[in-house]
Amino acid sequence: MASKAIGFVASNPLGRFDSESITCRAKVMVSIVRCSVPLSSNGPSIGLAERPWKTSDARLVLEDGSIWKAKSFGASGTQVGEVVFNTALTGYQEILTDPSYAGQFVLMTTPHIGNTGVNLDDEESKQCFLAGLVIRSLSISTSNWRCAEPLGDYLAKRNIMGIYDVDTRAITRRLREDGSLIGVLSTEESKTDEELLDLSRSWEIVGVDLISGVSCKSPYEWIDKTILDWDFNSNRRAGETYRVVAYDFGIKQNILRRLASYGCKITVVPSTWPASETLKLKPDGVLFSNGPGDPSAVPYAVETVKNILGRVPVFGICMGHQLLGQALGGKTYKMKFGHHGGNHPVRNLRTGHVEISSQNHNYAVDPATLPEGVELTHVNLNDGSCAGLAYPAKKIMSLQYHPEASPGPHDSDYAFRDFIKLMNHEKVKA
Ligand SMILES: NC(=O)CC[C@H](N)C(=O)O
Repeated sequence: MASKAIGFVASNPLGRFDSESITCRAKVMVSIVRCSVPLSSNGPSIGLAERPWKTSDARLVLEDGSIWKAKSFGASGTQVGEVVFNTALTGYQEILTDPSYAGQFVLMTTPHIGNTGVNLDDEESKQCFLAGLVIRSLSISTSNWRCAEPLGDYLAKRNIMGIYDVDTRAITRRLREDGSLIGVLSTEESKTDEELLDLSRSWEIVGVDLISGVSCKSPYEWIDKTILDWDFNSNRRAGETYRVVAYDFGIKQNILRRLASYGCKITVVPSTWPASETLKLKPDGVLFSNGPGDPSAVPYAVETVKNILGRVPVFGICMGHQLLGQALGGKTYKMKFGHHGGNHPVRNLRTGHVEISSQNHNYAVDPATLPEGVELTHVNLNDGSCAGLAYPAKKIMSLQYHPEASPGPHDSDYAFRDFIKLMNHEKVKA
């Protein structure tokens, strides 16, 4: 993996943006930017007004020794992280605010990013926890009826680094061939290539507890449902019929909105919340959320899951699914480059239906290591990996991917209804 010599500078096939020859066209485009920035935006648009005259001012140094010159936007400085590529065509704001990307640079394979700016509705959490954003082309204008500010301003305020005008296809091919790579992004000229390379090679993401940095600090109640115009499935008149405790390992808000829309009254609790306290609340069900990093690095969370299993119906999503797998005695492993995107085909083995799903994970459960009685319910059709589990005797269901989408297709939304059915089954028995 680290065989390539340092000093390789990636070519920029569309380097024409540096050329003087487009100066006139660019001036016209910059005036469009100024007009389209909403009145609510304070101050000048960071990074946008300088382009396309801007020359490369950032380097992405990968642990394999390759160096990629790029132009910066958002925050400046030096940041280390794991580079992953995301194939979603839309939804960059939901991706930026998905806490499961903590410690990672998200490289979007879709080349044109930023054209709709950012809005007030599409946040999946209050913060951006990712290490940075890597894109091919940063939209020079922003146009959307919901737009509250341009992407560059938004990232700068949240101290998140972004780069553009970098060959994202070439980096993606490298990640697909060699597997995930650690990288360092820097706008600091004083740092040598060797220093950045050393930093990338001395940094680790495997075995690190990233959940504790993103989980809430104390419990809170959640009431917001999916906005009526966008809801299509749930019976919104259901009221708050089911009491659910949701463990926040880095929870995406759309999981909470979907549960609320399906009739759940939800208490969100921190990752370290004791199982005994959860059970005292007498929940109808417990949700184990998505979250960043290595599921093997959080044994305390596996212990909590173990202490809840079999007592009440549970639903695990992504990290929650991986923790359930470990709590059942199974093993998780790191995938070559993971699944990140909104176009992953999954077969539901119970119905035979194929769902196009939203995914974001680097780890997976090895189903061969699970005890008898655990049923493989979903399979990722790209690589045959485990995408869902059930253990009816212990009232468990889990998905490796994202039924809440956000961003992505809604094919798997029925999973929330299945969780309601699981809880209802127990309620009726009681
Ligand atoms: N979205 C998630 O919950 C990610 C799960 C885990 N951190 C992984 O990368 O596999």
